[in-house]
Amino acid sequence: MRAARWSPELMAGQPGTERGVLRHYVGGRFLPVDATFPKISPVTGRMILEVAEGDEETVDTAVSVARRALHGPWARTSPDDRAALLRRIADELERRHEDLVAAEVADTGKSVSQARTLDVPRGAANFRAFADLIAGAPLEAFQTTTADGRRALNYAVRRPVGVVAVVVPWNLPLLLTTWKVAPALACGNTVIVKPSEETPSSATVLAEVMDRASVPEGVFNLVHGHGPGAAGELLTSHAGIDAITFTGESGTGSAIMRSAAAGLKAVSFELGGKNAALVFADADLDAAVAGTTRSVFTNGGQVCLCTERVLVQRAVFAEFRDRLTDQARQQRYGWPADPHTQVIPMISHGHRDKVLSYYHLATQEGATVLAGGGVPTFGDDRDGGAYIQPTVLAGLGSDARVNREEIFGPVCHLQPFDDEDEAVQTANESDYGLAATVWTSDVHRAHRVAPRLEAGLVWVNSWFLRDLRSPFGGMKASGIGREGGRHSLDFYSELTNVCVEL
Ligand SMILES: O=C(O)C(=O)/C=C/C=C/O
Repeated sequence: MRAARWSPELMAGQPGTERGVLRHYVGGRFLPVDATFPKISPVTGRMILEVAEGDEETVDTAVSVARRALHGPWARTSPDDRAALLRRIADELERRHEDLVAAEVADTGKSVSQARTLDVPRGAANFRAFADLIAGAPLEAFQTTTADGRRALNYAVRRPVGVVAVVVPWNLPLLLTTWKVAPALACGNTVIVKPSEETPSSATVLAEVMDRASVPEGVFNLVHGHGPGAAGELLTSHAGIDAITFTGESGTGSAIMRSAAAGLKAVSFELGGKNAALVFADADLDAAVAGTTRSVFTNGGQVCLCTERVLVQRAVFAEFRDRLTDQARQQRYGWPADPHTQVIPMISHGHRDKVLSYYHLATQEGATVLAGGGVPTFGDDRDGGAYIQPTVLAGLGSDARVNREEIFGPVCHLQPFDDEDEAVQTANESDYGLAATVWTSDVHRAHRVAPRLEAGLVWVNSWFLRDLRSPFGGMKASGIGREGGRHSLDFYSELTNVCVEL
């Protein structure tokens, strides 16, 4: 298999770029480039690509072609037609597998092995999941005899919501973009994708995939943009948008909600988290240590589902603490293309500074640093990147800022608890409510504890194990709504209930 190496040369010659510049894709074509912004490698700190900067005119054009497409041939497609198209897109994503791996790795510095096993396969999987769902989607229907003896048949039909803004973050770019675009298209909507300015590459390859799969023009649109007041904000506040789906920080979520309020736009938010792991004394400690190492350090801790608070029953606290600390110290550094690499850089120097500021805050708050706590030195180009040490902290209470605020890096804080109630209460002491893990060998305890946790997602003796039909999302500051299975169909479609008197 061709080694993954991302460079403008690789992108050059693909329709998505011009002179190594990533382009917008609007109305079925890649637009000529004028203003651009740089894409910096998180591995070396060097500029690797230029990206077209979307302005008001770009966004306006995208919204109008997307609206026009809503009423073109696309409107006359059946669920089966759209399922067939989603399957073609999945096939084309699989054909571009290595380019997508290279794109994700270049943009994020994540390991090739993770991109090959987690990020990129989920692209095709998301499209296949929603193709299956929409092809066999039953209609909701009831037969009624009312109290006054009248009889009726009620059935509900789905129609698309309309033009959907898809705003996605930089941590799992392809996974999250396809997680939203697939159901949106399945339900007959048209979309405008605004990827993070940090991760423009896989979205551009996705546009090439759409082009190659002959998605009708205007159905899928891609607009790049950089920073506040740019394409992202222009898109989510645009009068021509009917619904907004966003994954990212809670603060950005509430800003989007404010701009959506005027037009009463439907919003689907998957936001931040401060996820807890509950490790009971009766857990299989090997599994709990391995699983928590994964849930803390995967993708450099840059996954909304990652664990940042580890609550351990007192009887096994010392052993678990020492074993997790060893795992943190043994995390392997390496270049992204090295299949054994586990430590990846933060997405940018700015984000690394944020994570590092929490490492310093933790010591100011009185924490013990059991592993990491700083920045590694390589003695090569990676010293120009945004690397940071995997870190394990202990010694603080639930009220510490390090235990309340999302850090979004390769770091966790360990805290002991005595009994089940204390574990649940401590886990629930959070403004967030996204994900949790429960490690126990007592099946009754698992079923007792999981539903008591104020989280949208609870994994028992596992983490990030996904059935794409199950409800996915968070409560409290972690989000609004659920994605996955029919929950996505409900967000990406309007229902019309038809009542016929019999
Ligand atoms: O696994 C999923 O479907 C998903 O949405 C993951 C989200 C992770 C966010 O950081």
